[in-house]
Amino acid sequence: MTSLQLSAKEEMVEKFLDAAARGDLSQVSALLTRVPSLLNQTGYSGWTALMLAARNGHYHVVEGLLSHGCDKFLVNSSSQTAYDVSKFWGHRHVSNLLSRTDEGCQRVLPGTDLSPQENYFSCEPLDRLSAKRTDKVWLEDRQSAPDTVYLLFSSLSPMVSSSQEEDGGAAAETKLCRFTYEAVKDLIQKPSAVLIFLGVERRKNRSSSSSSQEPPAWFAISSDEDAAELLKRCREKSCSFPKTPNRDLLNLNEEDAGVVAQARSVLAWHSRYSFCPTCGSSTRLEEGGHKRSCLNSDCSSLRGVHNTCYPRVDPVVIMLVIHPDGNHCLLGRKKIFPAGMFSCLAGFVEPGETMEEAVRREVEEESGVKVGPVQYVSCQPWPMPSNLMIGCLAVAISTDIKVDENEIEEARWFPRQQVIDSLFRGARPAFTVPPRQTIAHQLIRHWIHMNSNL
Ligand SMILES: NC(=O)c1ccc[n+]([C@@H]2O[C@H](COP(=O)([O-])OP(=O)(O)OC[C@H]3O[C@@H](n4cnc5c(N)ncnc54)[C@H](O)[C@@H]3O)[C@@H](O)[C@H]2O)c1
Ligand SMILES: [Mg+2]
Ligand SMILES: [Mg+2]
Ligand SMILES: [Mg+2]
Ligand SMILES: [Zn+2]
Repeated sequence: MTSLQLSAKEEMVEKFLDAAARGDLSQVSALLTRVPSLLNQTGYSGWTALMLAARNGHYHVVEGLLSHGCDKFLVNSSSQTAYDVSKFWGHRHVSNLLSRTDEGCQRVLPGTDLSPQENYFSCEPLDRLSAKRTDKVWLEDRQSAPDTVYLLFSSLSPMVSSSQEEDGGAAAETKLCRFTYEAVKDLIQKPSAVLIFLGVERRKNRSSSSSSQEPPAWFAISSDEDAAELLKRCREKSCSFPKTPNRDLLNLNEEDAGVVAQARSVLAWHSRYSFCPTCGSSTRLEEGGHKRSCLNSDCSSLRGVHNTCYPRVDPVVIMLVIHPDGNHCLLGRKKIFPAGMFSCLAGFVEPGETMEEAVRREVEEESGVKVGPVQYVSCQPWPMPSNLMIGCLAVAISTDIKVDENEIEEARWFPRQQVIDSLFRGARPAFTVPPRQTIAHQLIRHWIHMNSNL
C-alpha cells in the first residue's frame, strides 16, 4: 500500500469519526453504506465513532451505529468503553441505551445500571434445583444415570487436568476432570465419602424442549483415599489435585470456576463441622449433602430451623477508598502479598453490622482513614473457604494514614495515573495489582472506567 493510499484511507476514517462526534447521522450512514469497514475503526485518538458519539451525547448516532452491529465493548487507551464515556459525561439516555441488556428489566427498575458485572467464581452453569435435594428417590436415580457428571475432591481440591504450553511454559488451561458413575461408584459407597448434589446442566437452547430427557446432573465427591491412588482413575496424564487453591483455582474457565465455588465451599463446611455445633454429637448428611442433622434426638438443633445445620457463608466487605480529591485511591499490602503488590482493604462483616458500617470500621481499623459515603458495586463468592466478597467504592473524609501493623504492612494513596499504568500499560509500574480473577482487581478497574481522561 502506498503512502498516498494510506492517507486517503486515514482521511476517510477521520471524516467518519468527525461526523459521529458532530452528531451528523446522515453523513455517518452515507459513509457506512459506501465503506462498511469503517464501523469499528479508530482514528488518531484511539476512539471509535461510537465512543465519540457517546462522549457528545448524540443518541441517534449511537442508536444508528448499534443498529449496524458495531462493537460496543471496544475500549480506548484508558480502557473505557463507549458506555463508560457516556456515563462519565452525564449522558444518561446514551448510557442507558448502551447498557441495555433486557428492556423488561429496565422498565421495572428505571434508571438502574443493569450492565452485568461478572466476577470470577460467579458463573452459574448449573441449575441448583434445591427443591430436589429432599427427593431421595430422584437423587438416587440421578446418581446412577449414565450421563451424570462426578467431580472428585481430595483435601478440598478438585482433580484437574492441565495442558502445558508447548515450550513447557506455564499451564495454559486447567480443566475439571469429569467422571461417570461407573468410574466412582466404589468411592460413593465408602462411609467416609461426602457426596454433594450440585445441580443439573442448564439447557443451552431453551426452545429445544422437545427432548424429554432430563439434563445431566452433577455431583461432587470428597474422598479420603490416598490422592496418588485417586489420580490413577483418570486417563489423562496431566491430572493433579492443586496444592495452593488461592493460586491454582484461578486458572479454570469461568464455568468450571463457578461449579468449584459451590462444591469447595460446601465440602469445606463438612470438613469443619463434623460434629453438631450445638451439643457435640455425631451428625448425618441430608438433602443431597446440603444439610447436617444431629443424631442426638434431645438436641435443640432439631427443633425449629437452625443455621448450624446448613453450610455457612462469611460476608466480607472489600472496598476501594477514593481520596476526597477524586484522583487518588487507597491501597494496602499484607506481609504475605507478593513483593510490590497492593490491593483493596477488606474485612469480615461483624454480627449486627451493616455492610456500610463494616466498610467504615475496617478502613479505619486498618489504615486510620475515615470514610463517608459507601456504594455497593458487585460481589464475588470466594471459596477459600466460603466468603462472599461484597465489593464497594467508598469516599474518604480524612486522609492521614496510620496502619494497623498486625494486619497491614503498608497503605498508600496512589495517583490515578499510576493505577492506570499498573492496570493497562506499565512497562515499569510503581506497584502491581492483584490478578483479574479477584474482585479487588475488578473494583480498581471499575473506578478507572468511571472516569474519562479527555
Ligand atoms: N477476592 C479478593 O479480591 C479478596 C481480596 C482480599 C481478601 N479476600 C478474602 O477476604 C478475607 C477477609 O479479609 P481480611 O483477612 O482482610 O479480614 P479482616 O480484616 O477482618 O481480618 C481477618 C482477621 O479477622 C478475624 N476474623 C473475624 N471474623 C472472622 C471470620 N469469620 N473468619 C476468619 N477470621 C475472622 C481473624 O482474626 C482474622 O485473622 C480473606 O480471608 C481473603 O480470603 C479476598
Ligand atoms: Mg481488618
Ligand atoms: Mg483486612
Ligand atoms: Mg476484621
Ligand atoms: Zn446436637
